[in-house]
Amino acid sequence: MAQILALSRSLHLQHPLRVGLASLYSRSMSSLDTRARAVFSAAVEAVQPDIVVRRGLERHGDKLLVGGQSFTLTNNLYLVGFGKAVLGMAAEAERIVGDHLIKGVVSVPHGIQNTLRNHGKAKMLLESHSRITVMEGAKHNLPDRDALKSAECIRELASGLTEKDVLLVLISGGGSALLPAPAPPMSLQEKQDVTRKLAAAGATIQELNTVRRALSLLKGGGLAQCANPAKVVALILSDVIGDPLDLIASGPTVRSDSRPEEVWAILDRYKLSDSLPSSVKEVLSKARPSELQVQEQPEPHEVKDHVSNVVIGSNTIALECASRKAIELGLRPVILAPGVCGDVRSVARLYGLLSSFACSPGKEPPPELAAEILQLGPDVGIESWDLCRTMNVLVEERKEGWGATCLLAGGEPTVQLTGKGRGGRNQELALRVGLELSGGEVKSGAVFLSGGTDGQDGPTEAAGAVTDGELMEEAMSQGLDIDGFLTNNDSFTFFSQLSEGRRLLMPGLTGTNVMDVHVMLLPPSPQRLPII
Ligand SMILES: Nc1ncnc2c1ncn2[C@@H]1O[C@H](COP(=O)(O)OP(=O)(O)OP(=O)(O)O)[C@@H](O)[C@H]1O
Ligand SMILES: O=C(O)[C@H](O)CO
Repeated sequence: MAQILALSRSLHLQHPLRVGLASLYSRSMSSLDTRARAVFSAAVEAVQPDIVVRRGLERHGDKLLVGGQSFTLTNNLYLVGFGKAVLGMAAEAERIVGDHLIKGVVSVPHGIQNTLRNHGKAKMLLESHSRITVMEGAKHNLPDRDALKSAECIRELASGLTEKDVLLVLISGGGSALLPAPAPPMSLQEKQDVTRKLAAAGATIQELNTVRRALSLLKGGGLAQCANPAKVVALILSDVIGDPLDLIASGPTVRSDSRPEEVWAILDRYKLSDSLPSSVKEVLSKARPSELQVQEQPEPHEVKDHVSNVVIGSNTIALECASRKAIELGLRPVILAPGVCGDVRSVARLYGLLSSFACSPGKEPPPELAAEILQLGPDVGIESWDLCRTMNVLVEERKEGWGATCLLAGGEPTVQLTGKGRGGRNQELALRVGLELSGGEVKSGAVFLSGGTDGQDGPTEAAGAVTDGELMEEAMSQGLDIDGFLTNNDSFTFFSQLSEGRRLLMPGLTGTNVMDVHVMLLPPSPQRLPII
């Protein structure tokens, strides 16, 4: 069948058979499309707030096992949390250890309870008799008065604990904005101005959170310090590449060891040092003494005296589960890397090259392709080792004729906004990869999906999109000019108009966030044509 399809496509048959083959072809494409979507869903499912909390908290009678440590529960449990996924995490934690819970406070995004209710996610809401107080704030992901109040309540709760108590801290992405505690004499407005200017100047999340830690009473280990001498167990859902404990939500339970010079270097880099308000300079001039007894330990668990930090959900975990789903669907999985970053143009080029590498005719892929792939590595945050390992799998696959391959990766590429359109980095990446796959002389039949695990790509209702080598023809036949949409960063409008939006990925709000997931399905060699 594959040979017949190859023949029909190369000869451009003007025959009824061609019509039949064309519909067969589009059915097989949609089969890969469906599988790519199923693999993405499995990735998201693996990091649902309730699932990650169940994975992290093991209960045996009055013993609680977490991060390799055992705690005895004697009605001595308190809970705090901050982040976009924390409400669902708190609901599950209360189901597991609610009988020993005295009190809790969570700081969650403005409007989240209504949004979850409207999306049929009641499981992520707390019961009416819950001991946990839900405080909403940080409209538009910016720290505000409401978030300040929530942070104050969390600080008060932590500060009143004794050595008999256990404080469970739930942390997820968005936690920095939801736990603002400006170090005096700085005001919230002054602190917010600094972080807003840094973000607008293009500072990375690592740079941003290094500065945030230095300006806060609770970040950079401040919360764990307040809770001393109670035992602190932090369950962390990571939204930062590499899962750095001290940077996720600015590490409120991880002692910050960044030096003041490091903070000044960042402010200098973005030309902000001279315009800082005197209150901010005053805070930065005082090195915050740290009485914390925690130190950096290798991931994923950090255990030192009274503080234990455990990563319970991450992009890596999502990719591993996606990979298991791929096997179930008859695909051979290979995980490229969980930390893809850099400009979407370079990332799209990489996927285009990998597809050509896997599908080029002949016994071996041309060595120039491998060289170009390796050259791109540093631009997209992928180690040569991971690229070589992935290419080896693709070569083996060609030689041994395994089934379709499912290439998986994750991370957070960036888009340089030049236009005023509606879109997101996932839709823009999918669009650019679609162009790459449409451009080659030999169409690989590959299908590419890029999606944000939170279900929302930029300020749009879609999480991402699914594309393939037919994209260009499809757009042209519908009078859509891809270049125009790209120049205006208008990927959402493009995909909404194309074929009635069938290529959009619309899972709705997922209630979790471990950055983005990329899935590229490569049909089996030697022909690399669509499979049925
Ligand atoms: N029109 C657009 N086209 C492409 N990308 C866009 C567009 N508008 C915004 N973006 C990108 O969307 C991102 C912001 O959206 P989003 O809130 O999904 O990401 P985020 O800041 O990483 O938040 P989260 O961690 O919750 O996913 C930025 O990277 C921004 O460059
Ligand atoms: O809250 C934050 O700081 C970001 O989401 C990174 O964790």
